[in-house]
Amino acid sequence: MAELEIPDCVIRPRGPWAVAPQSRGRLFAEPQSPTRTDFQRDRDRIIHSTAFRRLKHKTQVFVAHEGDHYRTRLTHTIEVAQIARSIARSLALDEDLAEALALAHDLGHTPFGHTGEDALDEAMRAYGGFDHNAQSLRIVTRLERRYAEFDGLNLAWETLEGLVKHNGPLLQPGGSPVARYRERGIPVAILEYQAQQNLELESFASAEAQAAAIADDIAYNAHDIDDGLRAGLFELADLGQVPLAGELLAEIADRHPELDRSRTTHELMRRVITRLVEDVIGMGKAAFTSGLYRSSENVRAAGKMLIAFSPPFALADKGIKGFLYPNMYRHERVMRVRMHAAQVVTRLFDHLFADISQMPAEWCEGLEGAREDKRARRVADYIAGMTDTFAINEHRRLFGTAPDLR
Ligand SMILES: Nc1nc2c(ncn2[C@H]2C[C@H](O)[C@@H](COP(=O)(O)OP(=O)(O)OP(=O)(O)O)O2)c(=O)[nH]1
Repeated sequence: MAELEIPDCVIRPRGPWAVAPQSRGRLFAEPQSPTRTDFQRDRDRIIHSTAFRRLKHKTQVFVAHEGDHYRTRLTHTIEVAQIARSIARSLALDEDLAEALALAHDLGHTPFGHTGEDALDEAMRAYGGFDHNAQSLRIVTRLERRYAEFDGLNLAWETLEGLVKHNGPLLQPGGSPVARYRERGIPVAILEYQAQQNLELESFASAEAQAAAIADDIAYNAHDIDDGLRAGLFELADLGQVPLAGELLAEIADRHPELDRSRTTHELMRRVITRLVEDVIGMGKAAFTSGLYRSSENVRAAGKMLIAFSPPFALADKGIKGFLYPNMYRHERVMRVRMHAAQVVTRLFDHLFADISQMPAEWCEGLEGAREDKRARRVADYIAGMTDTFAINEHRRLFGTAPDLR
């Protein structure tokens, strides 16, 4: 491994539980940057990728044309990165790795968010299915094709490990898949990469990856309440009984009895984020001052997430999600758009799979006479990379009409 040449001042103070400033390595060996750590470099590669820029036109919950102030996958990602960095800095973790993971965690999302993912997964049922986390790995290991010497971004081992373990270990001790993958098996993209570089699928991820994963939950709990209120799917009064949100609304009303709806909403958001972040930092500090975690390896072997909500806040998190699910994600107005969006993805898949020559020439390379599963995966990669806007335009090009997404 290359000698570390970057100036000491680039390396921030870190606890022994943080990952080492120099990566275990990259699949294709590269010289050390003289100005950046491995994880700064990964963060920068992610920001300069085309997949990252496409997040700007991908749905979080609302399709882009529904309004300019709703979160997109890009603004969500930036909020996750901000929260992940706060947690990482407070806990003396590697802030750049946490940020890189936050910025990359949703790269694999299809157009139209979870709706698009479900539709593509269904279309790919006979060919290994589709999973947005596995797709993020595919993007950073092979689908970005802009470097001279390798496909993908050639990210550091720790970055790939954190990306793959966004939801925790993939295998149980003993080697069988965890519940989430029991029925369908571990996605092929992960197994293929695992064969090249052992990502240690049985262990937990680094504390940095755990910080990025919980930042995702904190960000969307808060901003989905904000977006749901903005869309008029529910009102502030409906949040009275929601754990944490109800209590914070009472606190705001007490302190600012005359505050209007818009300012009250923002005060609620900042308080929800602050309380959840402070809780997580408190849990992390308690773990790291226990003396049990003297290396990132100790963190990986802990057998549980160390960067997590305390039991009362885990209940609050569950309560917020329990409110948002029926009142937002399954609201009939959202469901109507989702149904139409799913049809767009399904129609695009069926059409392109039946006639791959409708894809750009570079996407058809090597497909002549190829097996069905290879053709299907190529079409899925092509569709998954589309933004909402591109998918709508493709629908117009192939079927002569713009889909009705109201
Ligand atoms: N989980 C889930 N989220 C949905 C659904 N519909 C809309 N959403 C929204 C809620 C959040 O803003 C966001 C959550 O998606 P993410 O991909 O960020 O997190 P999720 O926990 O589903 O997956 P991940 O942590 O990335 O493996 O999508 C749905 O049917 N299921």
